[in-house]
Amino acid sequence: MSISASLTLKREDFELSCTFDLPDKGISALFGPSGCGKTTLLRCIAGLERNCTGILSVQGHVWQDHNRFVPAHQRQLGFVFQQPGLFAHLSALGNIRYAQKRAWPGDNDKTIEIDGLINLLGLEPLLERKPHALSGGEQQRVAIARALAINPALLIMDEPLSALDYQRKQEILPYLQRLHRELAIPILYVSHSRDEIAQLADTLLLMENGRINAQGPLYELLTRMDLPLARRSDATVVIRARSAAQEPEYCLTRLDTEIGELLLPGLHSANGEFRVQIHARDVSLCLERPEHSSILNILSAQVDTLQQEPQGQMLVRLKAGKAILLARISQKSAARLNLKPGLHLYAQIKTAALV
Ligand SMILES: Nc1ncnc2c1ncn2[C@@H]1O[C@H](COP(=O)(O)OP(=O)(O)OP(=O)(O)O)[C@@H](O)[C@H]1O
Repeated sequence: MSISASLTLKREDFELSCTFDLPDKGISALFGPSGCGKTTLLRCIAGLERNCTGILSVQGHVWQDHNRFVPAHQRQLGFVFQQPGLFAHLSALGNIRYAQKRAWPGDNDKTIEIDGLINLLGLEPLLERKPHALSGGEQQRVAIARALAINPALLIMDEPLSALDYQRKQEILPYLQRLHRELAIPILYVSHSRDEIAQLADTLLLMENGRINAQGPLYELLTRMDLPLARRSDATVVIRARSAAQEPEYCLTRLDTEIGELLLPGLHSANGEFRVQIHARDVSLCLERPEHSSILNILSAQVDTLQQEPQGQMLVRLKAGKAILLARISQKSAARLNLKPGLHLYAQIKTAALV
């Protein structure tokens, strides 16, 4: 693991005590309820909390241990906040060049070239514009380029999309997905949005009351019944898909996924690795394969675990193909079908969406 942390901070009425490791590339999402300590943890990583004790090493550099505390300005860290905070008197390119002048020396082949950054974030047509002539989403793309231009060993993004409206978020997400695919630096991404996390994260850090409760691959943590994500009313799974073939006649796309073949509405031409999100509430169960159903996606599955929930609901964890599905059904339906761990049945997926 390229980032290793065990950090403690005591305040009068709040204690942070976080131990975690992050891989050396990809997006790790920090997720937790308001007030659980996400911002405080980021401040500790950035070296802004002088009372924070413990150990922090990033890509082979010790930023903090029991004998030393590297001050904030000497930590090779890029930061993107909710607000872009660009220099108003400089053009988009001026903002990026300003950061480039302060860049950390290149660390082998991981150094990011400015032209590559501009290309990656689609900034060519915007370079001469001042911030007031850019939309919120465009400003945020410049802010991301600026944060990357200093050649960080770690990029922290603290709710980077939360100040944007839905339309602007949709515009910027593909760029974040490109960063995710093409950058070789680790990104720690804080968000309250389940959808952003489903689209972007590889690894999840779940935080509660100042502690990291669980960490691991997104795909696994979404389906762990002992964690709060699966218990939420919007519980979902994210499934990796390998290939897509279009069926223009019916305006459908046929996907080869970890849980089996799925048909999705619309003609998608996704390349490489992509993801499908399925809400637990959109999965129903049948003991026999329905022959006359309007639902197109019917997969064979096996009950793994059952968990009773409030309001007469039952959460069912299912093994399907090489992955896990969640279904939320009524307790009455579970009793009627006599669901038990190990039972083979069929899962009908009403809606699945590419994310
Ligand atoms: N400067 C401060 N001095 C004292 N207590 C603080 C300070 N900043 C935050 N806190 C408290 O520390 C706890 C953690 O706050 P923090 O802002 O880190 O949470 P958060 O998870 O980032 O919340 P949100 O998602 O709402 O931004 C809270 O109880 C908060 O009231």
